[in-house]
Amino acid sequence: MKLKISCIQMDIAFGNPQKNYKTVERLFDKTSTEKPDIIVLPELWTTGYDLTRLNEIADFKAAQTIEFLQNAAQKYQVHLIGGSVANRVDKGVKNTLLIINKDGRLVHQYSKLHLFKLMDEHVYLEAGSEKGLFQLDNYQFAGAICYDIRFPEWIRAHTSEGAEALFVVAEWPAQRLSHWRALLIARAIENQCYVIGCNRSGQDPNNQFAGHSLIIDPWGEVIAEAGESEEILSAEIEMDLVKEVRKQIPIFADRKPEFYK
Ligand SMILES: O=C(O)CCC(=O)C(=O)O
Repeated sequence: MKLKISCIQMDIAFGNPQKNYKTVERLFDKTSTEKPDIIVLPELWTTGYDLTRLNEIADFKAAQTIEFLQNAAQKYQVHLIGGSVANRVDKGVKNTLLIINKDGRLVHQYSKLHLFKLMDEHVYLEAGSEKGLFQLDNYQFAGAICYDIRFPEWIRAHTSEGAEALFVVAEWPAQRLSHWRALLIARAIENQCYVIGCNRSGQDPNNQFAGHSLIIDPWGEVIAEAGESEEILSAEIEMDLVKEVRKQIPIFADRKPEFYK
């Protein structure tokens, strides 16, 4: 079965959730003409990396963003990998990926496990403790957030439980664009799964971001790649290809986990 995926590669207004909700409304409207099955948003799209003001601007229990995404999912009849949001919980703020199905149901929340010290995430954010596995249309998928892709064992923990596509939401800086491409392609090849990486564009006071959202097939072939500016990147993915590739080179059956400790 084919699924049409659209990544919303957007610029994010620094520390300005109201402006970012408006941008996403405009881009949902634009994307809807392509009638995708799944729309993906980038990391921390409501606030950007305005970490020092997170206590003021983070969304309490992600409630406002969840409601916003639920309304959009129902209006456009589309599943949402709703990017991640600064999610104020009882003890601090988490960077939480929201999965909403087209009926408007919150299917899963995954909070970033690996906090990125180079951007001070460990100072301002709490790490999550749950996995990123979820189901949409009876497919098993996984979600990961930005720096998580540097941990192949974390991604494998999801594909060894059946994930056939990995959705990565990111604010990946331009100076490490080559790592972004290489890591996403490697995760696709070694896990024989689709990898959909949705990055942001633009800049904030500290970083220029890479854009270059990518849709990669289970052979590691790039089937769509964005430029560096705002763009909606869309492609159809054929889910049957995952099983075909896994049958030809049966790496999951050939693993020797008893030697990997
Ligand atoms: O790993 C990297 O180089 C970038 C990671 C990052 O920007 C993030 O996790 O927000």
